[in-house]
Amino acid sequence: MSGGDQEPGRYYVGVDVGTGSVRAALVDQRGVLLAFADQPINKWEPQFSHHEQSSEDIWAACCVVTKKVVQGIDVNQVRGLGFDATCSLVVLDKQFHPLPVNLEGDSRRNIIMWLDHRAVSQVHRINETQHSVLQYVGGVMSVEMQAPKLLWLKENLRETCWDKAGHFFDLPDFLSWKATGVTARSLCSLVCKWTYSAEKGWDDSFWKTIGLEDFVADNYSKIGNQVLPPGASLGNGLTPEAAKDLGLPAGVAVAASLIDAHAGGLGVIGADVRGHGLSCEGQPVTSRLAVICGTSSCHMGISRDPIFVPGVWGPYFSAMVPGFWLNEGGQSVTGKLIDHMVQGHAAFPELQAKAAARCQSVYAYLNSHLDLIKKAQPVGFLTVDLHVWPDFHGNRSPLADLTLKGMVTGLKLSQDLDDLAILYLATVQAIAFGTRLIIEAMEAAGHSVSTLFLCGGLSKNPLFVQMHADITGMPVILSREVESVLVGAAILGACASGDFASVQEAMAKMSKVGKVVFPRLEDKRYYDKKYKVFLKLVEHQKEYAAIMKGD
Ligand SMILES: Nc1ncnc2c1ncn2[C@@H]1O[C@H](COP(=O)(O)OP(=O)(O)O)[C@@H](O)[C@H]1O
Ligand SMILES: O=C(CO)[C@H](O)[C@H](O)COP(=O)(O)O
Repeated sequence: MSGGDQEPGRYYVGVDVGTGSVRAALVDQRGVLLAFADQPINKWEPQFSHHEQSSEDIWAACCVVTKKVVQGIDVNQVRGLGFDATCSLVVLDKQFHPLPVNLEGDSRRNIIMWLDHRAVSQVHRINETQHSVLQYVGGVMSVEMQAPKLLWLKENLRETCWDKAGHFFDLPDFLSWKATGVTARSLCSLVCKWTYSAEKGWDDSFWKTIGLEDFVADNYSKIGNQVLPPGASLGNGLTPEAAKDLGLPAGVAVAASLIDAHAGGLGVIGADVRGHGLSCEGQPVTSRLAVICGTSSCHMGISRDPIFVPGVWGPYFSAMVPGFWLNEGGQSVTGKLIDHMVQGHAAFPELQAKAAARCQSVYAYLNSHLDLIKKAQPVGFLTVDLHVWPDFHGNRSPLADLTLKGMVTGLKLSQDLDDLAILYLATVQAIAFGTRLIIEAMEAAGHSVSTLFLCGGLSKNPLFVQMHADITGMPVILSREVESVLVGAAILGACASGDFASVQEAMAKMSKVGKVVFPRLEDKRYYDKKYKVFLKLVEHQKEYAAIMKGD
């Protein structure tokens, strides 16, 4: 049946594997989140820029959270299950056992995480080829994509990993395989991270040119030669073994997965905005930009025709909303950067103690502290002489330059809580200026954005949301369900169950507007000046590098 909402008691489970934790939700046909659970996951950083995880650890966490959210309901009412995850690389041998991705030979650590930057030399060589597939990743391949990581494995772990490997999965596809035994890959992961074309398939010449001709020789069996659209139902659904692990009945429909940012996009971008006084009411869905803000931020804009934006990933066909092209801007560290700045400050122990005494998160405490010290002026004006460039882990978009570093100007000798709060504010603002730069690049290439839809952990921070509105000058929509990435994953499960005729129909029925935050237009002049300084920072950083390179 189509349109699902006439049927009571039909549930979907969404599972979202982020960088720091795994979350699950039980969601109904109207997109209401009925139960939520989360569980932290292990991360290893054996060397600087090497970031690893364990697929067994992640699957075990998926099982814990799924069992929790279905507790107390009749599990036969669960109609579908959808996974999303970070775009990390999972390596298994021919018998599907984990293989080590590290020099230590620790096979528990069989995932190279998305933010791992070990393959710098490899991505440099890939970009030097100027192969035509690079047009579809903004002109420059990112070190965070899979091709450079695969080449690194071949060049560095030939015997212990590469020669033994039987299956290389994007993490979202690993999860759907684990649940169903089906090795088909999602169009989303292959198009966005592996250079696959929705229209033309794999490009043999690319893999041959970069030295990974092995994949061509075996008809891509190790990286995927069966590809399905996100939300398509996989095989016979949950296998008996996976069903036991997850606490669900065997045979429940399981969807082809999405990368986490893309699930967030599905969870928010299709909402009915009528009645909120928004300019995007009556405008096409292509005027909406979904910004998924967690450890990183991803800026998802869709279009009817392909738009080539230098330094912005894509255009990717049907990788998020079927039938639409997707451009994906991004900032590699945002939540992680805020945590880094706050936790590294001398006043952090004092902040922790004071926040704990008030039973608040450190961010809620910092926000109220900023309100105290701002006096009569708007809070954002506290950073008139403190400016941050946020690329502590390189620039993903639109400069696509992994050599860029973070910058702070305006430091003083004091190290008290006021200092920490203002540095935190300047960091949040820098991230919002980064979003403005990405939007300007997308608009210069042909996008026309009027409204931001924010979700992810950082969207729970009111200061982060207000700064995005003020600095971009656009209204920010927050969904009714804070955990909108999980709604996106549940939409996949709902599509796989057959309860909705299309992803678009499920999006329209399951994503809902919660709160709208409007920009303080009276502060525009101040932010325009700060934006000028922001752009100068990177210009100067490039000058410093040129000076140091010269004789
Ligand atoms: N309630 C909150 N207030 C402020 N920041 C938050 C809150 N919850 C999470 N965050 C921030 O969001 C980031 C993590 O977001 P999340 O979506 O959980 O990440 P991921 O999907 O990468 O695991 C962290 O850096 C954290 O500081
Ligand atoms: O590259 C990405 C999406 O294309 C994401 O940044 C990556 O998957 C990490 O996501 P998160 O910040 O939610 O952990």
